[in-house]
Amino acid sequence: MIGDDPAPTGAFGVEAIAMTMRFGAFTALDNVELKVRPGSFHALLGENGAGKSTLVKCIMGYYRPTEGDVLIAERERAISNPKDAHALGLGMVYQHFTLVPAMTVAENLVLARDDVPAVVNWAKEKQELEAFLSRMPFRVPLDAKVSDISAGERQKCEILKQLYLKRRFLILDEPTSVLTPGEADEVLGMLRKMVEAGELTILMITHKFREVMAFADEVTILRRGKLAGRGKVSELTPDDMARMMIGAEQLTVQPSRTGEAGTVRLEVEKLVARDDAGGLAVQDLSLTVRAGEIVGIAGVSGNGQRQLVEVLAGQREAESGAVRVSGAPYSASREEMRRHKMSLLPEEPLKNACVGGMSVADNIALREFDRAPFARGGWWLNKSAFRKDATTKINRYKIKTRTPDTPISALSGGNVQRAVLARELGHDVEVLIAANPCFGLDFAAVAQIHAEIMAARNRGAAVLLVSEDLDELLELSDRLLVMFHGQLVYETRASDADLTEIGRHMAGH
Ligand SMILES: Nc1ncnc2c1ncn2[C@@H]1O[C@H](COP(=O)(O)OP(=O)(O)OP(=O)(O)O)[C@@H](O)[C@H]1O
Repeated sequence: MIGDDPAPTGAFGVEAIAMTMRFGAFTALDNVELKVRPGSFHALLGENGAGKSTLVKCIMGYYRPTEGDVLIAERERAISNPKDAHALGLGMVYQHFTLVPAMTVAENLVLARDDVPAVVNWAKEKQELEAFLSRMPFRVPLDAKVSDISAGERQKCEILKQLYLKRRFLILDEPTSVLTPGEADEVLGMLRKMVEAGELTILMITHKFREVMAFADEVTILRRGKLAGRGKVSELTPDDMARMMIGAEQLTVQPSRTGEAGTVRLEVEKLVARDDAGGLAVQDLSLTVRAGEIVGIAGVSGNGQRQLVEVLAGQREAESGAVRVSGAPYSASREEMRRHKMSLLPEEPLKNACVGGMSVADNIALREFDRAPFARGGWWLNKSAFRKDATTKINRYKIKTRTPDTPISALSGGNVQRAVLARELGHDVEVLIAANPCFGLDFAAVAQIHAEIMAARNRGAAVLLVSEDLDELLELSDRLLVMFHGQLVYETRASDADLTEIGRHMAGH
């Protein structure tokens, strides 16, 4: 039991034994075993909804498993809440940031401690922080405000915070999704060194085989709540792992690019928009997207891409400039979106494109519910018609939900994304605006979504694809633009794109 003896020091191992977690009648984890050796880098793989988050939440004390035990450094421990887990040296780093943007890095670190005194002696704390940092493999600017540092630096701070809080077993939940490939390699490489030095044990949830191959020693693979495989990374290929992840499922075949670009569908002219703080986020930006064309926008996050998409989605007022769709002025009203058959795949779909408490079926029907055949006479909702349609879409888009009536907020992140896709792409589309549509999705879902986007283009849709994933942009785009400080600074045909050149422009050179 906790309290009997102190938390282990140095790198220690964690095991989950016969973990079962039921939510009502649904079994999210079925007798799963996970063994993470001390001083190892362990990857946890599985499709969206396989049970990865549920398993780590059971270990961290966020959930009380229906059955099963957790061993920390080979001792059985009762972890009934995250505080117990922290006291035992377990920490968690999420894909989204938890630091307070308005505070400095130093303030974030010190105030995260359980034992912060009522009056903080900052001079002394800063000295101790410097001493702590000198032992760490990476440095962060202690006096900088978190809002002023890059995504890569923020993720380093999140990790440093865990180490500062003396956590020696780190669970990383898709830690690199907001980082560029370069930043990801830097952060994971540094953690790998600490693991090799015996200071740390890591369990990382990821969808990226490249990271597993480059940094992990061992891997555990879940499939539909069950243990589907495990082993040493050196003895497995990405193909082996993919097969264990998806079982007998077939990957979506990518359609090839067919047809030429037609007339201009979407036109943005000298658009100016501000961010929430009043700063200029989009400056005099002009672009066009033709029918049957995918225009990709590359850029490091925070260069105005979000505000551009928000203006096009009607979530932000433009300060000046014009947007036209098929030649007509466009102000992002629901009526215009409908008339021009526009679809939107925004970022953070649970927050931006769903009603969390409503069912999966209702969320899929959201944009359709007041149109025939779902509505008659404009007011009577034909429930059974849209339910049937939702059920078809749930199957077609392989959305893992217990029933169509389950609240959408109970779905795993990837499955929320699929539900929004089913709604936005499950009908005729003439203009599609997508922002990081594959963020957090497993490779089978990515293949499916890329195929859907390409198919929409081949059917003549004009697609504006904003993404932080260069591989995705290069695979899908016809033309590629680079956005930096609110402006488009570079344009190239994707077929002759030069990565170094794009990278240079992304960095503002
Ligand atoms: N609080 C909850 N109530 C009901 N069902 C839940 C709850 N949390 C998770 N589930 C279900 O358990 C299953 C596993 O979800 P989990 O979030 O663990 O998947 P995951 O492997 O982490 O997926 P992703 O890669 O999409 O994040 C899903 O089908 C999900 O709908």
